[in-house]
Amino acid sequence: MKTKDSEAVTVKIIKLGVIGLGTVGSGIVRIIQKNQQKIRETRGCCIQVKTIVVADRTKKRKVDLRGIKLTDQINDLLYDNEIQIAIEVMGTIQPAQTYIEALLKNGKNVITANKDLLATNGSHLIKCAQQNHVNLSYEASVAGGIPILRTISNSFTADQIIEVSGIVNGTSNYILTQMTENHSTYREALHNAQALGLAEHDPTNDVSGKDSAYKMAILAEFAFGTTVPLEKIAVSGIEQVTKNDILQAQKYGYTIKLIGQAKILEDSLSVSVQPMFVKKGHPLANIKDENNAVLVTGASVGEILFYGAGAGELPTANSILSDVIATIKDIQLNITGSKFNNFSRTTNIIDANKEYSKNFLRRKERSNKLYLNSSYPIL
Ligand SMILES: NC(=O)C1=CN([C@@H]2O[C@H](COP(=O)(O)OP(=O)(O)OC[C@H]3O[C@@H](n4cnc5c(N)ncnc54)[C@H](OP(=O)(O)O)[C@@H]3O)[C@@H](O)[C@H]2O)C=CC1
Ligand SMILES: N[C@@H](CC=O)C(=O)O
Repeated sequence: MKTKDSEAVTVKIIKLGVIGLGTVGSGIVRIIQKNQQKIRETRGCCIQVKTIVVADRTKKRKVDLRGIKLTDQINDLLYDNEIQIAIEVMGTIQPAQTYIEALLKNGKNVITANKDLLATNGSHLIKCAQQNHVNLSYEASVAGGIPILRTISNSFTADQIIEVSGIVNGTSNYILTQMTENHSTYREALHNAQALGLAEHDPTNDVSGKDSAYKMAILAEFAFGTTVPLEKIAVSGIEQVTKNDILQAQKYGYTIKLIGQAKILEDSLSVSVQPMFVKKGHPLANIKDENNAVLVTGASVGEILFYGAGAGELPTANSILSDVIATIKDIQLNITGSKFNNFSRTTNIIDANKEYSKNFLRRKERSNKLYLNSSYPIL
């Protein structure tokens, strides 16, 4: 490569391997191709996608794959010593878990957007990364394009977080917005969310609240430094939200949103995901379509709202690439292997399901007066 003075300089090329070339994988390829120059100027090196592993090699692809090896063999990535960073964007728990574990053990830094896997088996994989002195990063696993995990990790260390709440599933927020503002049916709105690449391959977890629960567990890990067993999170989704619920909410000045909450009650942590009535004017009431928002309350700083695209090709790919850049920095400083989230505290976790069923009965009495058939809590 030539500089302005025609002086020959060698620019290091960091080679990446990617597993998955669907919505997010395609976004990664596109952004690297578009912003290579800026990355080189900022980090002093080039990023090159060398290999992409897919399920079906014969499928027609939407991105320019010149110079990239497309394969259906994980070993092409696993045993390639030139590849220092592997990105997993294939989704679901298996075989993703087996692949990630093998990659970590083979000395590769791994970046993933797989919240299902992190919320269920994250501690094991984090330990595996540390033992093998490599990074495991997952900024894109929560709230798509919003850089929330590293922000909590870096900017709230000296503060005491009291609550993290928000809208963390793009698909369900898109559906609720379309049902509220465009009078779409639930089915039509879900179909559009799938066509836009927002929904999971199987959208059950999006609408049942499970995807939000996974993300709240990861957020709680960062905010409160503790592991939350998924069975202690009270979860309900948007499948039961009717047009009548939405109309009733509007009549009384509310909108219905799927809200995740992780909060300290006395000395214990309670985590839940449920549809709630949100008063118009509340910061979360105006979050529309696939956008997400995370409201962090710190004892010192008060409330801070983080807002942006919660799903979709380019926003999610940008979060993945923020992890790539952070990992390159760690490689350059020879400090890979430190934990993405550095806390490890023991906190009592309330079984929110028990609280939820008690409150549900109380709410039902109150809401029957206020909202006829609707029994969602008010935020
Ligand atoms: N879509 C989004 O907005 C967001 C997604 N995520 C997460 O990112 C991940 C990817 O999501 P998304 O891009 O939407 O998913 P897609 O369904 O669009 O793509 C999945 C990709 O994985 C490949 N794949 C599936 N099984 C295998 C396998 N066994 N071996 C190799 N490749 C395989 C598929 O190959 P082929 O193309 O050949 O079928 C496909 O290219 C998921 O974990 C998701 O939860 C996180 C945040 C936002
Ligand atoms: N299906 C998810 C994608 C991002 O995590 C969502 O809709 O939020």
